[in-house]
Amino acid sequence: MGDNGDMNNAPAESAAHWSAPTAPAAVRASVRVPGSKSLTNRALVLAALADSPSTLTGTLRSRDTELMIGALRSLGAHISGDGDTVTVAPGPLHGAEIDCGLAGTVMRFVPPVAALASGESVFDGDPAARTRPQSTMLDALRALGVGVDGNALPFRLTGTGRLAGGEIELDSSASSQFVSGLLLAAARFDQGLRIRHVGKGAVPSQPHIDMTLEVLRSVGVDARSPAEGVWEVAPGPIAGHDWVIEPDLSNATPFMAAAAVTGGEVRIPLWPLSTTQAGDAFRDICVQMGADVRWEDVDESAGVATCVVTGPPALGGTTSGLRGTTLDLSAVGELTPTIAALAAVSTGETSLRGIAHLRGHETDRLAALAAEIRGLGGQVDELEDGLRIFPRPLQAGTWHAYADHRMATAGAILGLIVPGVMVDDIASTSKTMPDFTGLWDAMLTGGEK
Ligand SMILES: O=C(O)C1=C[C@@H](OP(=O)(O)O)[C@@H](O)[C@H](O)C1
Ligand SMILES: C=C(OP(=O)(O)O)C(=O)O
Repeated sequence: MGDNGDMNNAPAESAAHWSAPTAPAAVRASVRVPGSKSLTNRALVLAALADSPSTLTGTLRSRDTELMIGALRSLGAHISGDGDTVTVAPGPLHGAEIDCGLAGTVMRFVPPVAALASGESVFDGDPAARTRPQSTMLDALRALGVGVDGNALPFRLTGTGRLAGGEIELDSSASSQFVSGLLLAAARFDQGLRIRHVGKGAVPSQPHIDMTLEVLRSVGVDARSPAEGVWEVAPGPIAGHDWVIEPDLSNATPFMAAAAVTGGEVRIPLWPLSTTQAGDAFRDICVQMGADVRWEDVDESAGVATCVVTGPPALGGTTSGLRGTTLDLSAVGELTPTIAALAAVSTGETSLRGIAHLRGHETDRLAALAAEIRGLGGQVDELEDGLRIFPRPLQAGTWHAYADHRMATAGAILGLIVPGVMVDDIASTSKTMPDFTGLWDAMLTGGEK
């Protein structure tokens, strides 16, 4: 579906296996990571709903953001700019065909926008996206009076040009993105929106909801969480804005992990001193596993610093100097593949809990990580809501990515100290980091790309 350029095509089944490079020595490099997926796609949605044009700088250009641009364009927004500077001029919204690819942010953030459009919109995506949880969003839109046909991708919905809004209850334990998607569009509902989470389980990925509230406030929207599991957005205009997108800190983690597992030192410049990005939590996790993390070149006025990660000396063979740990990752689940890779080459057991919702990510990440670490000779217990990983010497083998960018980068991390790891679909990294292999190679030769 759609015609959004090559980056939107599902990674080819026949893509050549990528031989993950082994680090010839402790990795020493400075790596500039591209813009945040989560911030880019929130900014694009708000810009399309705003009452005047917006500019984004530092925009991530990747499969997920091209899909978002394609979706908003087909609904009526005017979006231009090829590089990381993008301008968005809002236009009257009309029904469209939307390709969600495998992007959770597209499948959960765009339906409320389409509900504000006049006419029918049809949504579909990659085969794997059809199994991702979606009914919470579609039931919420039904409760708001939108005509919806379907409970998962593919589905169609009919917008009437406006939504009354009001109060809804929903179960967002499968993904925080249901709450975020509704809140992002809610200022345009006649009465705004009050959401109450009523599920048995907690809402995961709290920092991502905090990010949603923060971006809404930055465009003049009254958005708040008056109590745990309750969010409110007041009706009102959404202002055009000059967005400066932060680097993607979750995508920085494989590079930081490279320093951690090889006993090297990796610098990530332009790290925001204050941020709602989940990836910020990785600094503390590195420390907990035995790496050193410090700031350099702190620029208080710009609000950024260079984050420097120094790994403990590797122990030889396929064992790093890191130690196992116990973590509840419910708030920062998207970091799990990187952390699981670290755990597989650490000393001591690691327990990762609170992440049952990862079974509805790009793939069932708990099953995928357990299978792939075992495939290299590791030992993993797959739990209902997590993983227990035991250090074992690892060996060469194929690492399957399951079309999942973070599975692919986890395989790359292991390949640094496990000779002979072949990642079957490194092209899946195009979801959020199209030049991953270029950045990885530049890191290994010590240069900056
Ligand atoms: O809102 C967002 O930008 C995201 C929210 C999280 O989703 P879940 O709550 O489904 O984990 C996160 O894992 C995903 O990568 C991005
Ligand atoms: C879960 C993720 O993506 P999505 O936005 O598609 O949910 C992720 O990037 O780890």
